Amino acid sequence: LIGITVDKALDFPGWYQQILTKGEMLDYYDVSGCYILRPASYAIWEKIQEYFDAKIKKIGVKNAYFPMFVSSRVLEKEKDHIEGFAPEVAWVTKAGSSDLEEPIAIRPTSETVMYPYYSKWIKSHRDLPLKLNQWNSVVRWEFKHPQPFLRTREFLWQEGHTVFLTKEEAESEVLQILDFYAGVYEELLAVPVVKGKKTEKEKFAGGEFTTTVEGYIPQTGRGIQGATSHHLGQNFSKMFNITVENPLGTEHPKVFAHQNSWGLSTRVIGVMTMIHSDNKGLVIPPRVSQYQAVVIPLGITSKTSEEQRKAIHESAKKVEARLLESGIRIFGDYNDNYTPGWKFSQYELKGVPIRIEMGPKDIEQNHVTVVRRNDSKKYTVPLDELEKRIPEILDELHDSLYSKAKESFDEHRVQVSEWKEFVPALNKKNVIVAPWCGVMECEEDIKESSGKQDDGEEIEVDDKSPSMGAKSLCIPFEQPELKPGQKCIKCDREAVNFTMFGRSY
Ligand SMILES: O=C1CCCN[C@@H]1CCCn1cnc2cc(F)c(F)cc2c1=O
Ligand SMILES: [Mg+2]
Repeated sequence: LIGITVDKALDFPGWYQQILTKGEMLDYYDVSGCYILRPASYAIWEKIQEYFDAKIKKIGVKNAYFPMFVSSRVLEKEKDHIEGFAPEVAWVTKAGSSDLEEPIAIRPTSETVMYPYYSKWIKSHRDLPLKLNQWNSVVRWEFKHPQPFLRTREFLWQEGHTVFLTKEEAESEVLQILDFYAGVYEELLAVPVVKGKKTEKEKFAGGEFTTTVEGYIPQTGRGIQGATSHHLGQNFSKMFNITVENPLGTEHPKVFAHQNSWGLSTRVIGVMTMIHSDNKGLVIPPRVSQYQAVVIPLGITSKTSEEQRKAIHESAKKVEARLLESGIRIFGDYNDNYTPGWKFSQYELKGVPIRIEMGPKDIEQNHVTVVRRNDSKKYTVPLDELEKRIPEILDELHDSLYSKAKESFDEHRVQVSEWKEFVPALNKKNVIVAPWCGVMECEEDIKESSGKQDDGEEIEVDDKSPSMGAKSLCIPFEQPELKPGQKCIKCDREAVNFTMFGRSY
């Protein structure tokens, strides 16, 4: 495995592909838009699952598994909002050489699979709240250029589907789940996100409102949707007849339930990689990395005596054993056929958060030398402080990754109130927080006027395409002060809020 031969700043798509393949995170597959998740990335997904699963279980969500196949009769039940998605639905039409009577869809999401059973299982208000989640994969046959992790035809995700007696309970859960999503990004992946609400145009059409965590990719200056938590209201309970008898009296004997649905996918791995990795290869945040540390013995050359070599290996193995014992995901590389320098670049390529060097000098002075992957910062750690200092160094590494990404996002999130400044700001790799009227036509106008007509076939891979217009990313929960009489950034109407706009994935 040789190093990365493409510069992140010069050829971002080429760089992204190389660090994923050379970092052994992913491999390309012969069905377009599909990829193989190798152990290094699958281990990251497992860490995300562990964290998120524990949080949702604490609020009473249970995991379940529903079939991946949806009959066309059932899928078409959600006709109104499905039609927009119809082109993406993948169908099974044959088994062996014989055609199926009725084509069967592969789930692109599981509302139509689950909700008929919600209707069957939920009779009394005592059956509420019902909160189920699936860890599964879904298929969406997108035609836009695929991008590893960011846009794939099959992806792993979790989809939560919850049912409540009252709107209030549902609405508070939407925000609780959004906080968990922000935690996945900020606490686990060291990625800063902006929380907010989608506009009417960008929300999930089948729901009442959509809340979202939005990320930012500095290299392309684009926003990226990180995860969504929707309040569905009673739209789906009316469609699928999910009702309970009214516990509050008889004037309305039947109450349609209030629902939420929420999802986070393996896209998070792409976001994390694009933000933290560099020209030496992957940089993996320590809390999700398959291995957090690698021990590398130093000072062994062809001239080293056998007992000296043994002594160095022994002390390195002791350090490895102690840290393994204390819960650090660590391994040692004792293969003397490779030089330390070769090993350093190998583990930089794979993004191992810290390397622990152990040579004759270190042994003499009873310490190890620790080097951080993200910025090569060096630490000297006395042997008797290992178990205390290594976790601290890993946390410091996480924090330094986060603050660097946060600084970049904050610097490129600019407030603009005059239209003439909008496109210039966009072309400086910014996302824009602007006073806005909230009118959909105006949102369309902003998109058109801030780039050439986006023909939907936008080759997002090349970040040089100024032709892409700015979409609304979210209405941030954190709202700057609206001046009385403040006008919309684009039209003459009064502004009703500040909305974040940007080119996006
Ligand atoms: O986004 C989520 C979170 C997890 C549960 N589902 C919601 C809404 C998904 C919105 N959506 C998104 N994409 C879709 C693609 C399709 F081909 C299709 F038939 C339906 C959909 C579709 O409903
Ligand atoms: Mg889509």
